Amino acid sequence: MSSTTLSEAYRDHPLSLHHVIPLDFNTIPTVPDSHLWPPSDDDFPSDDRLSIPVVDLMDPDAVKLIGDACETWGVFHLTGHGIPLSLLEHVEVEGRQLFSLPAEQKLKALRSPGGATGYGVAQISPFFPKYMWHEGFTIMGSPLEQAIQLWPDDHKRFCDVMDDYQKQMKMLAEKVISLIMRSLEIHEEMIRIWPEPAGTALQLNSYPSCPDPNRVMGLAPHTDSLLLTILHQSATTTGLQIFKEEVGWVLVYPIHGALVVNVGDLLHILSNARFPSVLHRAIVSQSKHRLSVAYFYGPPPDFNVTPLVKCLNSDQMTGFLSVTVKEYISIKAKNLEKALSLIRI
Ligand SMILES: C=C1C[C@]23C[C@H]1CC[C@H]2[C@@]12CCC[C@@](C)(C(=O)O1)[C@H]2[C@@H]3C(=O)O
Ligand SMILES: O=C(O)CCC(=O)C(=O)O
Ligand SMILES: [Fe+2]
Repeated sequence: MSSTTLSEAYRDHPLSLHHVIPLDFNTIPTVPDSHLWPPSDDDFPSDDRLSIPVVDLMDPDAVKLIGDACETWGVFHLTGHGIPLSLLEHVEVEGRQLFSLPAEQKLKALRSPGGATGYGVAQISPFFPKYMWHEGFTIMGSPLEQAIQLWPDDHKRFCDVMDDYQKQMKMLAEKVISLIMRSLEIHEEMIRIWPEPAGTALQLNSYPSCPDPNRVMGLAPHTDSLLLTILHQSATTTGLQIFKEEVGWVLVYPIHGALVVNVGDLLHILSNARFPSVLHRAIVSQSKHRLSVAYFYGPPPDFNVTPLVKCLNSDQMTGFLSVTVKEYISIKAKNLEKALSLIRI
């Protein structure tokens, strides 16, 4: 089997907006027209007391709790995950340090036209008529190449923290996926259905404070493409919202030390649509700079994704065409939210 890396898979689909660079948010006194979003009609306030489930990984019932959370919400808070609090703090400190660099310094690590990694606007930006109040930094594997540009003599700590974080997140993602598989009654020996190396990415998201937060968008509504996303959101301010049918946008309040896990498109496919790939977005604050760190986990790019036999209905009908991860990335890069419906049977 030929082995494509995830960054190669993304490199095949360069952003048509690669020349667009994030604003210098620190110096801008008012929101420019390019960043003013029209009010949307699904913005009615939803029930404030509603919140996503919390699952403790150490709970003896974790398999059932995670399975239920994936089925009813597609997203949950995860506690008892074993990731040291100090590592979560370090990744946030390093992220804040990166985004607080002067704009011209950050541009030295600008994502290149054909590249998938580095500093820049969100990859989904070309699909929206307005720009987001957001800057991102994408890492696939080692961040060394970009970190050297940012800090020629002082990049070791940043790289070490990002490497350590990705290692720990990979183990956690695999643990969570094995529990999800068990919730689908897939036996231990059948759980590892794809080979190494997994396709993974780490995204640092920065949402500067905004003079007019209600008229901008932090990160536009989207679903994540891979199997599973594990998100650490800074506890200093809220921002993440998920869309729940018949309810509307539900705020995901940060729980100190907990991580947010959400189902992505590939897990929606594997589960034959039993688990929803949850639509989510980020809003911004007037006074606080918000940071989030998202880890994306999926099978290797050449792996064929097709609904698990255990998830087929009694008539054995599969709901999706079989696609490789790479093919799905390509369909998504061209069609964004229509991607899943294009492969539905
Ligand atoms: C492995 C991934 C997953 C990516 C693309 C690539 C690297 C960056 C990820 C994000 C991060 C921000 C939201 C998103 C929607 C985006 O625009 O870039 C994500 C996207 C996806 O889940 O599709
Ligand atoms: O900042 C957040 O809370 C959401 C980030 C996100 O959805 C992503 O990186 O895919
Ligand atoms: Fe996301």
